[in-house]
Amino acid sequence: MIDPDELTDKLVTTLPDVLPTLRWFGGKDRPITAVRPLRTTPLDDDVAHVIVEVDQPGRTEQYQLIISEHSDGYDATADPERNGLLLRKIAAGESVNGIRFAHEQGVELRTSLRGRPIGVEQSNTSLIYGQQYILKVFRKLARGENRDLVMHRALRSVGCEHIALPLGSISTELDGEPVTLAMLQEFLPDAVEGWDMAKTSVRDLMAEADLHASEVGGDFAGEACRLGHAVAKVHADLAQALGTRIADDDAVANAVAGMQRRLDTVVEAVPELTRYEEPLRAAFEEAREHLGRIPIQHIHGDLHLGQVLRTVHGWLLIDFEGEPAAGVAERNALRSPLRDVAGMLRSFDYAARQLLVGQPDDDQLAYRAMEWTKRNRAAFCEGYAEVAADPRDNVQLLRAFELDKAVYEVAYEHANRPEWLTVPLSSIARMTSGGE
Ligand SMILES: Nc1ncnc2c1ncn2[C@@H]1O[C@H](COP(=O)(O)OP(=O)(O)O)[C@@H](O)[C@H]1O
Ligand SMILES: O=P(O)(O)O[C@H]1O[C@H](CO)[C@@H](O[C@H]2O[C@H](CO)[C@@H](O)[C@H](O)[C@H]2O)[C@H](O)[C@H]1O
Repeated sequence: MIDPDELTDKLVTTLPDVLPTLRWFGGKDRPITAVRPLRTTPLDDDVAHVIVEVDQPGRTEQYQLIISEHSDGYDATADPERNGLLLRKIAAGESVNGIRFAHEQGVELRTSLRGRPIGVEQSNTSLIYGQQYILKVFRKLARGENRDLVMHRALRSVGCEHIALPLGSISTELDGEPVTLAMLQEFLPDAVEGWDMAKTSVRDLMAEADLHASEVGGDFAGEACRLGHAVAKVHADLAQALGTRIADDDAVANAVAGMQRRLDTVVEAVPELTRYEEPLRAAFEEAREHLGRIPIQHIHGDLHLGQVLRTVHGWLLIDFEGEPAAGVAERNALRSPLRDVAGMLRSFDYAARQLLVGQPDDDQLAYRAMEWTKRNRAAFCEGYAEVAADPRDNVQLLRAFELDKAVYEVAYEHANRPEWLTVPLSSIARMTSGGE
């Protein structure tokens, strides 16, 4: 039987060295000055749920661990002998010491399954149970109900066909505020990421020097069109479930100020962006007159080809948490759905250009990358226009949102993949010099 006090003592001494070695730990950029276990909850004889507070210079954050002394590296989430207990408790709707395990209304779960970690680079830990369920355990804890869960519930309530169904959750309260610890969803074993499909299509095109994008085997335009249709449907479903309103003066001012503020921060961090600062500011200012009177609503918030899955039944959108760098208020603000469209259009550009990263300049390949991008961006907009207004009808706004996303990407690449910085920078160069 776990002794919570003994475990707590052990964690205080070992975690400062162990945390930086864990893939999901988000604080690898600064030393750890202290680790304080806030709450230790035995879940059964040898598994405990632990919430720790981690002090680092300039920040204090809370993380959750699920620990067993008998599991490799003490991590019970990765232990198939022990991680089944999370699913069983969700199915039973148990509550343990303020931790609520709950299934969604009307959902019946199979309880005999063991979990296996999904094995991708993640800041969370996702476990797949059998071929049926996926449990995303949020490692860094945030106050308030998790946005991914809230959006999934809303979309489910209106019968949205383009999401993986939410099945359950684990939650608690910290200092009187709700905190989502994990979300259980339907797992689609046949799902392929849009990003992988798009990359394959681009590679096929590059391999056939004398064929056009429309002629090669891996043409993606049909899928891009269906994806546009699916994204527009999800927007319509979010509007139906959570409402929509017309942007007033405050919403317009906030939107422009948000884009200018982001530019301030990124220009300071990434000097390569400075030469485009003036035309970027002008594009954001120009957006002001097009932002008034447009409908705003809840949107996905971080839409790109890595957030969409192709299944035998069509396209699904996943991960409605919003941009990792954005604050809670920004993620939950009502915004134009054109922002998601812009995110996806940027992603087509990324898919085409990633093959050119680190390669010597080759005009022919660059031309063909552009051909792929144009074809698939157009197809996506056509699919979107089957359900809602054609995004290309609002070209200035779309351009401003694309540029704003590209500025975000400059910061993201600078921090995470410096060799990819040229991808958003070259798009900004092209778009601010009059190119498409
Ligand atoms: N319901 C699902 N069915 C099948 N695969 C999924 C499902 N949800 C997520 N995945 C896979 O897991 C990966 C990570 O999921 P995601 O929600 O984006 O987590 P994170 O935000 O931590 O990156 C996805 O890119 C996808 O390949
Ligand atoms: O971790 P998330 O999926 O929430 O998103 C972050 O990481 C993405 C990279 O994985 C980043 O997306 C950028 O690169 C993608 C290709 O790897 C490309 O498809 C996207 O268009 C591009 O924005 C995303 O911006 C970031 O929030």
